[in-house]
Formats: sequence, structure tokens, C-alpha cells
Amino acid sequence: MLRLTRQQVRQIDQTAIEHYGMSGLVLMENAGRGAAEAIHRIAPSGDLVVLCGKGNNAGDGYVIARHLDLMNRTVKVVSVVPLGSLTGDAAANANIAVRAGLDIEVVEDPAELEATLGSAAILVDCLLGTGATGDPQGVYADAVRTANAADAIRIAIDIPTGLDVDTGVPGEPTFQADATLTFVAEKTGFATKEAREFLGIVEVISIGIPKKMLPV
Ligand SMILES: NC(=O)C1=CN([C@@H]2O[C@H](COP(=O)(O)OP(=O)(O)OC[C@H]3O[C@@H](n4cnc5c(N)ncnc54)[C@H](O)[C@@H]3O)[C@@H](O)[C@H]2O)[C@@H](O)CC1
Ligand SMILES: [K+]
Repeated sequence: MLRLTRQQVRQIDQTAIEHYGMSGLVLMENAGRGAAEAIHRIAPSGDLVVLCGKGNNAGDGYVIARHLDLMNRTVKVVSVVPLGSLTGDAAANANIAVRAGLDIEVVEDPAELEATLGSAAILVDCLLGTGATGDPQGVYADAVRTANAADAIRIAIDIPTGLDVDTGVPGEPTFQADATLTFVAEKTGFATKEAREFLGIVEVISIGIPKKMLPV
């Protein structure tokens, strides 16, 4: 099975954008749309909360929310950072979601997280992706702990927040996923027994990267 390191998968995204002329927004749209379709299949009913941070993993989250809304699902985005702190493609998709009138709540106070996530049947983790280093910090850690304590189906996008992509070593805390929807290919760390306890079922979502760019 093809498994990629953090550096490989980030290099593939960069090459697609800089040398193949693919737009980062198109890759993010493919990622988010593919993930939304998989979420709808895995968990076909129930209210959804998409937990978002500030990187491109969060950008995927805003695309996911838009597509779930188009599928007539009840979906809310909970951002643990002010929307003004987002940049690039993530900011672009957050702005689209705002203009589209999607339900978005900014919750930076850890005490408020529990009440906000309480009623969701499905929690989608778009807090941190391949750009993360070390244990989740601050409100990111609070959001993971609150999500893990909730009586909900948990779905991680690209990687469960907290899990080291390369080693598979879970950080403190790590999002405890029932399913992980990962982009392009599985990641090297997913092979370990320790990681599998946090991944749940793993599904690979294509983001349109040409076959030629993938190592064989
Ligand atoms: N064009 C691309 O590069 C694509 C990226 N995609 C998504 O983008 C993700 C990678 O995006 P980014 O590189 O922006 O990274 P992340 O979305 O993982 O965010 C990284 C940011 O989070 C913060 N951070 C890092 N470690 C942290 C910690 N331990 N605790 C709290 N905050 C921390 C830092 O501000 C850092 O800039 C992938 O996992 C994937 O989901 C997809 O949209 C496909 C296309
Ligand atoms: K994630």
C-alpha cells in the first residue's frame, strides 16, 4: 500500500500547484467535496459540527460544511480561532461560507465548547492537518478533549488532530476518530498499531493529483 510521509504529501501538493499549475483552491475544493460525500455516506443522518482551526485543514472544513449544506444536512462550523486569523485558501473558503450564510460560531472559551458541541451527532475534526507540530496547544487541545468526551460519531479529516503523521505516535490529546478521511494516500504513521486505535476506519480521498506525481 502507498503510504506517504508528511514531507512527501506536502511536496506533492506544492508541485501540483507550482509546477503543474493546479490551483490550491481547486485541490481544496476536491478535498472538501470528496470528504463531504464520504461523511454523508458514513453518517447519513444527524446534526453535524465541523471543528475548524486556522490552517488549510480548516479550509477543507469550510468546503465540507458548504457541501453538506447542499446535501440538506444540518451543519454548523465551530471555529476555535477568530475568522480574521485565517489566510490564503482557508480564508477564501471561510469567506465563502460567511457570505453563503452558513451557521458559523467562533468559540475561543474552553468552557463554552462543551455546550456548543453537546447536541451534535457527528463531529468532524478540521482542527489540525499535516502542518501541525507537537501536541495540540491551547484551545485546540480543549476542543479535542471536548470532542472525545462527546457522545457522537467522530470523523477526522486528513489526520486525527494530535497524531504524528510520520511516526503514528498519538499526542496528548489526540482526536479519537471512528473514521479518518485522508487525502491523496495513507500516511506512514497510519501503519502502527498505536495509530490505528485513533484512526478508526481509513478511507483515501482523491484531490485530483495526477497519477504521474505519486511515488510507485
Ligand atoms: N494545497 C494544499 O496544500 C492542500 C492542503 N490540504 C489540507 O491542508 C492541510 C495542511 O494545511 P496547513 O499546512 O495549513 O496545516 P494545518 O491545517 O495543519 O494548520 C497548521 C497551523 O496550525 C497551527 N499549529 C501547528 N501546530 C499546532 C499545534 N500543535 N497546536 C495548535 N496549533 C498548531 C500553526 O499556526 C500552523 O500554521 C492538510 O492536512 C489538508 O487537510 C487540502 O486542502 C488539499 C490541498
Ligand atoms: K484533522
